[in-house]
Amino acid sequence: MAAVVATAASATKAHNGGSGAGGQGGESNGITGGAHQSLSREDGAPHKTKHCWEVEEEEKGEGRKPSHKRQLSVSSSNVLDNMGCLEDVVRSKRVVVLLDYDGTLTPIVSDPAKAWLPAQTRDILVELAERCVVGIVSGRSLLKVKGFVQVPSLFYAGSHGFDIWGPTTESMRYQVAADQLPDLARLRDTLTEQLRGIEGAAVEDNVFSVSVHYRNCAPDDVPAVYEIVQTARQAFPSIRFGTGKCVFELRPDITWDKGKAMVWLLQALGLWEEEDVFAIYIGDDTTDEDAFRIFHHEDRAEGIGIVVTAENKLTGAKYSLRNPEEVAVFLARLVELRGHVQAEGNSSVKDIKMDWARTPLARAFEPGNPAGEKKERERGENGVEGGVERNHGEEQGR
Ligand SMILES: O=P(O)(O)OC[C@H]1O[C@H](O[C@H]2O[C@H](CO)[C@@H](O)[C@H](O)[C@H]2O)[C@H](O)[C@@H](O)[C@@H]1O
Repeated sequence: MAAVVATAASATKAHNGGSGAGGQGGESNGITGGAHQSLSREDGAPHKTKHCWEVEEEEKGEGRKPSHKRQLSVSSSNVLDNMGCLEDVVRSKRVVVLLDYDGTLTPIVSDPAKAWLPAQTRDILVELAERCVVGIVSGRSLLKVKGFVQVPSLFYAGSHGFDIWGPTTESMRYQVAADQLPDLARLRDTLTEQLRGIEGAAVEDNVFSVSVHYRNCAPDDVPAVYEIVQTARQAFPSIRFGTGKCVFELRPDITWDKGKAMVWLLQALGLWEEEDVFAIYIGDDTTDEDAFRIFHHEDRAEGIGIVVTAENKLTGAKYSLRNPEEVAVFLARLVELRGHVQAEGNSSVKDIKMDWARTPLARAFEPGNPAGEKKERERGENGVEGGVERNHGEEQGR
């Protein structure tokens, strides 16, 4: 997708200041246990202490900095200050809005089970889904994220896009790498057992992925959590490791992610090759970078990424919003801008009938068809840049 909004600040040279490969989404959380180093920042922001694994992951990614990322300054990139650039396109095109959940629609909280969606945001989503195609793309399991959001008319991609559901008449359901579920369950059980002794560590079952939380651990215990996760996953070569906000994420080791889920959804809805479609993806974390990247690498439907961050950040997103409150304000603004539109929301795509497994992207990623994987590798879109480390060294060019 090529971004069409032309007036944003020009790209600046990417540098070490942001949350680069394997980083924690730029969130400052005070947990700094284990080996770490303090890095100076070229943008003059305060020094940031990095976890040992952030430094390791960055070193692995050295020389392979993704060209599409740039240091985004929150003072000039806020989309609410740049609405003039978006108004025409939002009014005139068919709009698709895809949203991450934690940290985007809800503030980050210490207990993952209590990340409730504000009622006002829910109301805005209901209204927006009458005027745009709206979906949630989350690291949570499909059932969990549907349960939190409680808007049945939306599309949902759970487990980082591995488990997709839509409110279409012929109920849309597409699952990727379901053959990995037994391994994921075994890894979940192993980690639950091994992390029992570390206070504050928590294993969250997201079905197609396992999240290991360390937000509530003592800082000195965090490196031990990391070591346990790394050791346990060695027995599961089909599972890959990634990082998020105070969380280690484990999911099937195939080139599927939130970006692929977005493309699949647009293809399934017949919106991918349409010139009058404009997509907006909003997210706050490393896994959302996989979706932002799509807007740079694909030349089909047009769109933009918006990153939720209060700090300057190295990102593939074009614009920013400071927090979930600003996300709600932006979504409400979209509702206003789409006020004249009738039946272009989720109900307009309800009647789509499709063999979901036969979308172009699904065909490329059929089990046993290495063609899609190979093509993706050749395009250089994989590796660690999306906060993901693949188990297969050769695929990272190492
Ligand atoms: O893709 P997302 O919807 O952003 O999901 C990513 C992970 O989010 C959740 O963890 C994060 O939010 C929690 C609640 O605010 C917070 O306690 C935790 O520290 C964050 O990492 C969720 O619990 C994970 O399962 C998701 O993978």
